[in-house]
Amino acid sequence: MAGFGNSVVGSFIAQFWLPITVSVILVWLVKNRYHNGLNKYPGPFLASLTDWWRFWDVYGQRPELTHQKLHAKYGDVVRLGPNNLSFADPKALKSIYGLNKGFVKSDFYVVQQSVVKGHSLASLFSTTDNNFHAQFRRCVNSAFAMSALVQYEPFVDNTTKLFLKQTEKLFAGNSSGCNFTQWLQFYAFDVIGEITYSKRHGFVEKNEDIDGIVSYLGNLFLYVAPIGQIPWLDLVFLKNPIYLKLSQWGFIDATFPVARFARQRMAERLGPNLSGDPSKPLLPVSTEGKAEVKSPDLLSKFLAAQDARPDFMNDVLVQTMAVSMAFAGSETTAISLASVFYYLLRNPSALAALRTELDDAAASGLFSDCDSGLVTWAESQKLPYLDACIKESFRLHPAAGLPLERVVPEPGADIAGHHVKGGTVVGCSAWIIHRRPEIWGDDVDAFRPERWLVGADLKGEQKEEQERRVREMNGMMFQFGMGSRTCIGKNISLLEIYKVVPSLLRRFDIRFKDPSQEWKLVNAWFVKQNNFQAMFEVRDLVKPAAGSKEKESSEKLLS
Ligand code: HEM
Repeated sequence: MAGFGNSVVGSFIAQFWLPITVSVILVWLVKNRYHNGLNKYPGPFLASLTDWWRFWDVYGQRPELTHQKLHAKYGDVVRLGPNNLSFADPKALKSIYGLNKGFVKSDFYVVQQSVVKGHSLASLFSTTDNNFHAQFRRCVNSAFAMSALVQYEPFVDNTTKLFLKQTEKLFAGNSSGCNFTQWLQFYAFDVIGEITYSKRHGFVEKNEDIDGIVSYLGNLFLYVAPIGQIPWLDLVFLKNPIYLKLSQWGFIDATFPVARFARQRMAERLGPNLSGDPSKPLLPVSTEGKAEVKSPDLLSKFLAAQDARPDFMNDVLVQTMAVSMAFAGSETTAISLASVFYYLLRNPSALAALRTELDDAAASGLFSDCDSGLVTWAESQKLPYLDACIKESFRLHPAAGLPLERVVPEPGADIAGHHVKGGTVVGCSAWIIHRRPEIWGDDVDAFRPERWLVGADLKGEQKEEQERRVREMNGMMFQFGMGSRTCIGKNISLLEIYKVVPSLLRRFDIRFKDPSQEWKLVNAWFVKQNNFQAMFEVRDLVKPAAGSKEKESSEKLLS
């Protein structure tokens, strides 16, 4: 009887497979179109039917432009997928990213989990579990506090001095020019290596991509960005269970090179206690056998966090945290640095104004270092035009180029005047928020650092009004995200940027190799700039003028 039934079903399918397949697809598309009542939101028709629309858009590597056009056409809420909304209204920021709102990161972030010996590791950045995140963040937060920067500044100084020296040796007067984005990336990787492990990767010394780490990460982001639009695809490719199993059994090595570097550094620090298997203890729980570290680096702080909370902060989490530093902190910082220099070179009046500020500061004796050109963090904080240029670059070119996706908690939430059902994926992109005219003025597309300054000639109400505007602009900056998942490395990246930008400008005249050549942007989650070739000429350092006021050496380093 069962055999008879099976053969009837089999012959029915054999005869009608085409209409059956078409019907199933149609039902699926209609279901997508009306999913969660999102059909009331405008957007590309295809986007409402399938995530493949988003996939192709992101695969095209300029989704931030698509998002800008769509919001210009359709308004503040745009449907980017069957279950996905993008919000442009700054009021949405608090609703989505505000503390204790219960939104969790979407599966886009799961695709970003690194793989070590066949194990996928949820990091502080990529976890979608808010409770786990809150505990993890509490354990490591103090390592990133503003007050901890004092301890990291010598690390940044080491790499920055070498960077200045190598820039002179390799590129000054060199007519072939310098691939500036890559050079800044080498710098950012080495700084993170030094702050994390007291050891540089060696990119700047060798002027080469050590172990292919930079290109590996670049390719990984090229993968993550489109695959993250349809996260289950990750199980077909990089996190394919067969591939992971083969890796666990040691047949293939699917370990990220950044993770390998982290494990080597930990082995150097912890010696024989390092097990090669992340599922077994990686580090000794007791402090016995731990080598002395001269000055506290991030790894020593993560190990201290483990000592304080051994029940939570296991060996794997220590390693994951160390890996995240390179993963989340290098490309982002390099992109932000490249955009500062790019916008300065494209806007000669701004560059001239910044040079004047730096030269005047040097002549007045502000800078303690008159040999290498290195600027301290404390000194950089007395340069308002520098601050304005950096903020304006962050505004025009935020590193993250996609909406920071979150899942609306049950039973739904009100977002900027819209009730959105639980389970819907929502997000805001800094590329949209940072170009809202009601916050930044009508010239949002122009690089105008002056918008961040309160004119010394302003008085009374005018001054108060401008101060209020600057406060509002600061409050809406979204380049580091917002709320409980805001960038933990923000202070470290600011330390790097506020030091290396003025240091390079003191030491070198920098110009485009070919001013008629535009850079080429590639949005692979982070919006990287290619084709940015620069030329360097050594500049005489401006010395303190005779009789300039003595440097106030007793000033506090950090406010
Ligand atoms: C200019 C440089 C940087 C930019 C623009 C940047 C941007 C961001 C953004 C937008 C987020 C939030 C992502 C989201 O909500 O989806 C984030 C998170 C994070 N960033 Fe950064 N970042 C920078 C530098 C760094 C550095 C130097 C480090 C490490 C030393 C770092 C480590 C992290 C980590 C671990 C998270 C996850 C935090 C959490 O979820 O608790 N970042 N970053």
